[in-house]
Amino acid sequence: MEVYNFSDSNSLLNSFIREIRDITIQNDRLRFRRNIERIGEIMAYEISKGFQYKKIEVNTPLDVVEVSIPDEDVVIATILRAGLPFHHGILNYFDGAENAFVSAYRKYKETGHQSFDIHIEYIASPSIEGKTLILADPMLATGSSMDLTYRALLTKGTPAQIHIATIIASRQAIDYCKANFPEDKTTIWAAAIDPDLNESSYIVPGIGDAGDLAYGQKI
Ligand SMILES: O=P(O)(O)OC[C@H]1O[C@H](OP(=O)(O)OP(=O)(O)O)[C@H](O)[C@@H]1O
Ligand SMILES: O=c1cc[nH]c(=O)[nH]1
Ligand SMILES: [Mg+2]
Repeated sequence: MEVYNFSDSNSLLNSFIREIRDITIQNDRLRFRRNIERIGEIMAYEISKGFQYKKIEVNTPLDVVEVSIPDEDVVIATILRAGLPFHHGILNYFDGAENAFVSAYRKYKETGHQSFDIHIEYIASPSIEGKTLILADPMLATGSSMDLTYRALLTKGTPAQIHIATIIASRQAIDYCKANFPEDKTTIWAAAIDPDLNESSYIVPGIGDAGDLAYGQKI
């Protein structure tokens, strides 16, 4: 399974990651959401390089020209709620894609923030049979939300290719996805891979709570 870590090379993307991490910048919600969206746009472009392409003829005002265009049926499946701006960024580039939304969230137990279950209560998806499935979530901490979302989506068909698109992943979650997703057809795309999880399963150094940073605190 290929794992791409965009932070391994220098690019403008690093500036967007810097801004979503920096506590003096990240609380500007409009900027935070737009940076997540911008990273989604760049990631969509990079993912597209591995697609199948077909040649078509295009009539310009002056002549006919052959152009290679992507030849895959894409479904962008996003985990609510932090995934929403990321979804928009990916969809800005794959504008012909179909879309799926899954609500997977951490429900904390009475005992505090250390212990929680992942709940899936909502799934709105087209058929994913034979299609290219992009699973989008900016945070891949333990990998449980991504894994449960994928299993919920399998009720809608079996995808031909799977792209796990994330912004900050933990090293542990990368290993978890490698062990739980089909090896032969899954690719992982991360803007950065961080070393640790804390006792509340937050990524360290990470960015904090992506959903809250994008949309405000929930009770
Ligand atoms: O890899 P995991 O350990 O499963 O954690 C990652 C999940 O946690 C966050 O969502 P959260 O449950 O905080 O919901 P939110 O997006 O509504 O804030 C994040 O957006 C992922 O979906
Ligand atoms: O670090 C983390 C882990 C889960 N969800 C977040 O928003 N951040
Ligand atoms: Mg959250």
